[in-house]
Parts: sequence; C-alpha cells; structure tokens
Amino acid sequence: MKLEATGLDVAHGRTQVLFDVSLTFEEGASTCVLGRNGAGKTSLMNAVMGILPVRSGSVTLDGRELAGTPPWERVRAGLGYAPQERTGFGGMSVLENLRVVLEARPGAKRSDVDEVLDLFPRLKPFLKRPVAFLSGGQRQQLAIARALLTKPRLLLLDEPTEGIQPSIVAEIEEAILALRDRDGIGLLIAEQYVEMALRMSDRYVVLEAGHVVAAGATADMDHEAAGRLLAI
Ligand SMILES: Nc1ncnc2c1ncn2[C@@H]1O[C@H](COP(=O)(O)OP(=O)(O)OP(=O)(O)O)[C@@H](O)[C@H]1O
Repeated sequence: MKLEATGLDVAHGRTQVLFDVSLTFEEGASTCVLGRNGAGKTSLMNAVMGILPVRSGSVTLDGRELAGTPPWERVRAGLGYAPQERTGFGGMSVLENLRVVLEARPGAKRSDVDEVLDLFPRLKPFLKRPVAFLSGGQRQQLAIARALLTKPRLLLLDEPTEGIQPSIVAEIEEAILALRDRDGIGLLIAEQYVEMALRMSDRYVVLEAGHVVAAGATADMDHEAAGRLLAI
C-alpha cells in the first residue's frame, strides 16, 4: 500500500499553513516529517487523515483519490493515526480504551489486544487503571496500541516521543522499528528530534512555515544543513 500526497495547500480558516507540500510513504518503509513548532507537521497529518480539508492538491492511496472521504473511511482503507494529543477516554481504563477500538472493527479478535500489548508490555500492569492516571509515555504507548487495533498498513505518528522520559522513548522507538521491520507497516512520523527520526526513517521531509524546504533519502542527508534548518 502506498500513500502519495501531492501539492497540498491547507488552511485553518483564512490562514494558509501548508503550501504545495508533497510526500509519499508506503508499506515496509518510513518517512519522517521534520520541522520546528508550528511548521505544519500536525496540519499535514490531519490533512492526510481527512480531519482537515485540503484546498488543493491530492492525497491518493494506491492511486485512489481520497479527497472528500471522511477519516473513518481512510481508517477502514488502511490508515492508522496516533495523534499528538494522545487522548483516549480519560475516565475509562486502559483495557476499555482498547476494547472500544477493537469492538468497532468487524472481524476483530480478543487476541488482537494481547498482540498489541506484547509490543507494549509496560501497559500490562495498568490495564484496569483510568487513562487519566497514566504517564505521558504510557499514554503514547496506548495511543499507538489503539491505532494498531484498527489493523493499519500505513501508520501516522505525530511526535511520538515529545515530552517523554528517555528510557520510555527507547522502548517506543524499538516498538516502532519492530512494526516496520517485522510487520511491514509503513510509517509517517512527525518529529522534532532529528537523530531519532532519522534512525527510524528511510526518507525525510523538512517543513518550514508550511513549505517543504528539504527532502530526500535519509542516507544521503546533509546533517549540517538539516541541523541549520531545524535549529531554534
Ligand atoms: N486550529 C487552528 N486554527 C488556526 N491556526 C492553527 C490551528 N492549528 C494550528 N494552527 C497554526 O497552523 C500552523 C501549523 O501548526 P501545526 O500544529 O500544524 O504545526 P506543527 O509543526 O505540528 O507544530 P507543533 O510541533 O507545535 O505541533 C501554526 O502556525 C499554528 O499556529
């Protein structure tokens, strides 16, 4: 499965936040979207998911135009999303939050929950705990676990390590790499931490004020130039 975004213009009301943005990602590979606060990473993810309408440009999945299709159809078509807010139902337990997603998918099995928990074993002792009491790292793990229960082939992760303690960041990185290498899931990862994003990605796109200012294969990246683009 391959997603291609081409020439996206996106606005919040009257304020345009993405200008002619293009990128691709596909199964078994990963693309990172780098950029400072406010560069447009979240807007791009939301546009790909159909949460934010695009003014012009196209988003295609295996060549099929997604314009006008709602987010739930995109999820059904194979896109998964762990948004930056890492929300869930705060008053419900971890297990209930997983069940809500699981039960919404026809053909889901209880063992699907065990599978995602094997990826994030740290969540296992907390299954009965309300989500509101989880740490940032646990919430991020839950957000990815919930997205995985929709059985995506392509997964969007919005700043999965932001504000999370380093030991948990390493676990999340390991899980993300396992998804790509073991399960062949395609990844689109928005990140401010360049080194980690590059370790996880085959391709990169740098956004600045809504424009793609650099893009290519991570193996060929000019780290110094990228560092300058991303410096505060
Ligand atoms: N709901 C909104 N209404 C108006 N402007 C918005 C809205 N959400 C974001 N913006 C603006 O759009 C621009 C891009 O924001 P976006 O959240 O996409 O960037 P980002 O790269 O994800 O930043 P961050 O790292 O802070 O999440 C910013 O200038 C932001 O202020």
